[in-house]
Amino acid sequence: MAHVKHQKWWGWGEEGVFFDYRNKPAFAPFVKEAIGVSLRPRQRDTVDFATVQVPASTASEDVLARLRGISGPENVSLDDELRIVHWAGKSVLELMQTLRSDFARVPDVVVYPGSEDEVAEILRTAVAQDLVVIPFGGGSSISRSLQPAPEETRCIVSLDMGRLNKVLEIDETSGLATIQAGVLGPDMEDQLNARGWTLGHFPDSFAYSTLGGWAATRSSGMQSDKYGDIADIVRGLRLVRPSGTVVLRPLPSTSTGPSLREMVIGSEGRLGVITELTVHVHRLPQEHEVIAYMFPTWQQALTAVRRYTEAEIPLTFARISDAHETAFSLATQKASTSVKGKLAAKGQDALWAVMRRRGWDTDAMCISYACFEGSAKDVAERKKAVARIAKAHGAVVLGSGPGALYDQKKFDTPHLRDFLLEQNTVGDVSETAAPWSKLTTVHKNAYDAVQRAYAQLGKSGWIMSHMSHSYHSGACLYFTFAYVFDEENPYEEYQVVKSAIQQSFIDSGATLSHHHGVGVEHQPWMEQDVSPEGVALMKGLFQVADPGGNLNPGKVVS
Ligand SMILES: Cc1cc2nc3c(=O)[nH]c(=O)nc-3n(C[C@H](O)[C@H](O)[C@H](O)COP(=O)(O)OP(=O)(O)OC[C@H]3O[C@@H](n4cnc5c(N)ncnc54)[C@H](O)[C@@H]3O)c2cc1C
Repeated sequence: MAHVKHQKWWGWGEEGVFFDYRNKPAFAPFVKEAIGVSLRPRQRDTVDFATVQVPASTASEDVLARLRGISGPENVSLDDELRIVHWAGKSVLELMQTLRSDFARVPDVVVYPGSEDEVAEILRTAVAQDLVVIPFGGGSSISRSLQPAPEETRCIVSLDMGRLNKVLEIDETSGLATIQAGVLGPDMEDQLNARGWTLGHFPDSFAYSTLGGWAATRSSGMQSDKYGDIADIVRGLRLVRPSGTVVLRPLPSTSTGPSLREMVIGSEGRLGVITELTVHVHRLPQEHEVIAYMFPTWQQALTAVRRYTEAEIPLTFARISDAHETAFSLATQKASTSVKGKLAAKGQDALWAVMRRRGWDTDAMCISYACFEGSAKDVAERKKAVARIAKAHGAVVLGSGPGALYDQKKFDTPHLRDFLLEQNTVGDVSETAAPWSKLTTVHKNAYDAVQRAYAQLGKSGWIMSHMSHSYHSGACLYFTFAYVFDEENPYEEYQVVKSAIQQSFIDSGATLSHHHGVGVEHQPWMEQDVSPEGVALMKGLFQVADPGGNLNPGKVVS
């Protein structure tokens, strides 16, 4: 079988890697206060696959013979565990469905093509045999853009791009790299870094998502302030369709009609399969430093970050945790075991005392981070400029210690969701973007909407948020919510909470998603987001591009 890395079938990441709260002494009391749950130590190290009931494959011998003829028998699999790995992404709803064997429909066969020609041949076969093809990158979708429609009766092929994982070429003069779409984040960065380059695209899902998946979902990485969103990074691409291949050459800019490149970015497999992309790459920075700041209030922090943008200070990222998320971050700090760590903890206590003497409400404080990259001189100048603005808005500069800590643990948090599910607790996210002038309202309205949803369900839940991804005209707000779910009725009550927050985004002038795409999860708000006429135009495009509905049907709009 193809040597392609996969995540656990039942959760986030690889087997053997977990969230552990026992070395974080403040975490259990924090959770008890926030949502009333008394944490139990983790019992689930893995889940026995024998506990799962997998629907039988409906792939016919004829279809299997054709697929084996194209990619080789060793790259075509009917294995039940692989079919479950490929049946969905990693949204909390999908994780719940997986753990409960709630599979309406799963891929009948998984194919690992080894070349663009094979992809083209598979798509032609799909149209001729009326199969459904769902391209699969890292399987980290959080908007249900991989799940087959429950009512699908045709044979479903999951097209895993994992063998197409090479950096093919670097044009060092132009800062462009041509890369195969199925490469996972770390494998791609290893290949680029070895030659002194980086893409600079680091979504929280970096370790388990692919370049092609990022493009197909309009992804954004945590360093997008400097490197851009994937839509800015991708300059050229190859999109294989049953009828031929769309080739978009890597041009710095072009005025050749409406942008086909933009049309493919975010298409979630509905227009064809992206096999290759040419992307902006950057020289590895000489210096990379993250500095932490503590602001007395959310409003002061938000104004300060807007001022960094107005002052056009080149930052790699700027991020603010609101008061709730700041409390959460402090609760997930590890116990200090080293002398240095114990001194730092004492230093933190002393700092809190100073803040209280200054009249700060320590429950309203917001931690913020800014990342600086470049030469030592550039970094020093930019740090000074940011510190000046931050202090003018009341901040205390905490320095690089907490900043480095943020940098180290930035990819750990997704494991927390699996741990919480074991405690009958949903921990999930919704994110949006809005103009600067609306961010305060969007933030407040999302809090109010979630609290109303919790009240409707008769439960007390948690919400927290951060601001990240700054643009000239606005920024992204990212909300995390958590509550104890009802075992009898988990999906309906999830929809109550999720819908409340999504609707509040739209009603407050924000988008329904900044970087998680649409999939199935976000579709109910598409008309409100891009107008009914906009949705009609998209439907028309997909109808003409894929009249038989063979390419990941039902995603984005249906
Ligand atoms: C814990 C967690 C954290 C996350 N953090 C971020 C974040 O910080 N930023 C962010 O942007 N997203 C984030 N996401 C969402 C997710 O990682 C992104 O949507 C990512 O871009 C998906 O990439 P993938 O390779 O895993 O694609 P998949 O999940 O495998 O597929 C996603 C969609 O793209 C299509 N697709 C995949 N590859 C191709 C291809 N080659 N050609 C055509 N279509 C294709 C699939 O059919 C599907 O519709 C997060 C998700 C989770 C669960």
